[in-house]
Amino acid sequence: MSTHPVDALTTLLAVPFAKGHGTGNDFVLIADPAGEYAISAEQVAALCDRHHGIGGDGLIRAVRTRDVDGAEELHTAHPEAEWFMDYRNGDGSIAEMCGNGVRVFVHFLIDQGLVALDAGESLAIGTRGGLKRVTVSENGYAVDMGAWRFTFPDQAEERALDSLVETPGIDAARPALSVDMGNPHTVVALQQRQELAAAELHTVPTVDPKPGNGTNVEYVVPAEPLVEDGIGRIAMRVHERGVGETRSCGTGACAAVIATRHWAGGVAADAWDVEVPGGVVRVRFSDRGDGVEHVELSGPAEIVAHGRIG
Ligand SMILES: N[C@@H](CCC[C@H](N)C(=O)O)C(=O)O
Repeated sequence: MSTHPVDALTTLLAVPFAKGHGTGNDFVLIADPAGEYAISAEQVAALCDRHHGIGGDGLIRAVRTRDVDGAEELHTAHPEAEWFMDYRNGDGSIAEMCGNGVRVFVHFLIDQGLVALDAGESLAIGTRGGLKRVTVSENGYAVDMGAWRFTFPDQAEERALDSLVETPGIDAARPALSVDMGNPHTVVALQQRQELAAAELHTVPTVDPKPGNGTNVEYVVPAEPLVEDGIGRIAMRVHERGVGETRSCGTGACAAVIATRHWAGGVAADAWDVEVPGGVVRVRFSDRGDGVEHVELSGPAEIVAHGRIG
């Protein structure tokens, strides 16, 4: 029996879609320039189902910011952000932000002829996590993710670790640090690659204390040496809220680098390469003159197929 009956999709029959990914974090993409598709959580889950649907870690709808309920303030403050990334996790839940997704989103807008961008040019995108500027870069697209913060700031500063995480495949509860990238993350420090490989990430890890709206959990092993030729390097796997294990998580890579830099104290690298099962993404820190440290995520984005639902 199908988990998600095809009936769930009757209102979307013949709607065009594309399939895309960024370092293996894959998405079903739907262009909705007239703001006419109300896609339910059940429909998202049916489309993202890998056995009975198209398959994806999430669904992204490209809609005009002016047509999104709840985005009125963003639209007024940033009228240049014509397009809004309506991001949903594979289980149908809403997430504030997706770092790989926003790169693939811009690539999709270009693929659909909805925008044109040359190398070095930028586009402002509306998201539930606020405005993001995406620039065509050498390795694909670079996203200014804006500011970050520790979820439990007092504890983070005192102890550099604020939660305990229990994970099948890892012998004991491990200390972790929670970082807010617009969406929630909890980063677990591991010592060995073998431990990273042994973690069973299909089930939801137990995090205590847990950020209020749940969390994405990143497992990190530093490279040795941690910094080489001025570039920091870490390996990461992730369990994503609303999905399970994915092959990459862009906001998670940013959180993992922020936690690693915090633990290492005084590490001079401004650029970090994060190796994930689906490839490598780069995270950079920069001062953009507005008094907050910005995080930039860059990496590839691909469209691999076009089709119609039904
Ligand atoms: N894969 C994404 C993050 C997607 C949202 C996440 N599952 C959440 O619920 O916060 C990324 O690349 O950042």
